[in-house]
Amino acid sequence: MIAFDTVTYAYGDTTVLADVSLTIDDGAFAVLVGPNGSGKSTLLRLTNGLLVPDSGTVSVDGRIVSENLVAARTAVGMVFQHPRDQFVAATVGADVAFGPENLGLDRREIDDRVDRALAAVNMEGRTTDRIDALSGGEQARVAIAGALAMEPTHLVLDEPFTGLDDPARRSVRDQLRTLSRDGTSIVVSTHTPRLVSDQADHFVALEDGRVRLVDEFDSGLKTPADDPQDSRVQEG
Ligand SMILES: Nc1ncnc2c1ncn2[C@@H]1O[C@H](COP(=O)(O)OP(=O)(O)OP(=O)(O)O)[C@@H](O)[C@H]1O
Repeated sequence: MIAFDTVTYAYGDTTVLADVSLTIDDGAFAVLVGPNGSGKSTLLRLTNGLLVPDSGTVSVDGRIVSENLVAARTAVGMVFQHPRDQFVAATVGADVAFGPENLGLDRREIDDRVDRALAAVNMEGRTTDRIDALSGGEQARVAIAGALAMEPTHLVLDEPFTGLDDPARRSVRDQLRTLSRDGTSIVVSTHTPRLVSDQADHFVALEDGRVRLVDEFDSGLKTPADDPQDSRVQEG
């Protein structure tokens, strides 16, 4: 379980999250929505200790994140908004292997994890492909594979559909659905909640530093209007 308990976070004088309390159960599929600048990325980065609350606590599987960074980063796989920013190697296989290598696993286990992670995103056999030669959708899937190779219990993705065309969005969406069905909890921030509304257990709406948890897809949820799908959402 990922739990926020009265979490406040500010950048300088600007408070982005104010007394946020929220739990995301194991195996849940949670969708985080909110206007531009509402704090979605900030909230996600608190889940694995990239940011530390000014007050309150964030815990993962019962452990306070800031006190157990290794445990949190093992349990929470993070996929950043721009996949290119998170690649560390030139080829698919080397990049996906990077995390498990840092866990000090033996070579065979690393290779097995890379194979499983690439299979989970329909990229099996692509280990020698150069990342800079992949399409945006393929890069997004490799970024997810990199997180999966750590075998996290929770997968947190920051706007994984941004910049993808419709087939690539659907492909990434389908991978998330499969992972969710296999028991991984998913927390995904998106400007296009309609894309994942069928599989979401709940929506977390972020506005003015506060969260509102809703179980049903709510046409009143505020999302940025920079995407045609979102305009429809805002208009209900
Ligand atoms: N490193 C930083 N320093 C100062 N202010 C920041 C920093 N990062 C984010 N902010 C500000 O904090 C607020 C929340 O940013 P955040 O990126 O969490 O929002 P978001 O909901 O993810 O936005 P978007 O939908 O545009 O990606 C914004 O006003 C942003 O300008």
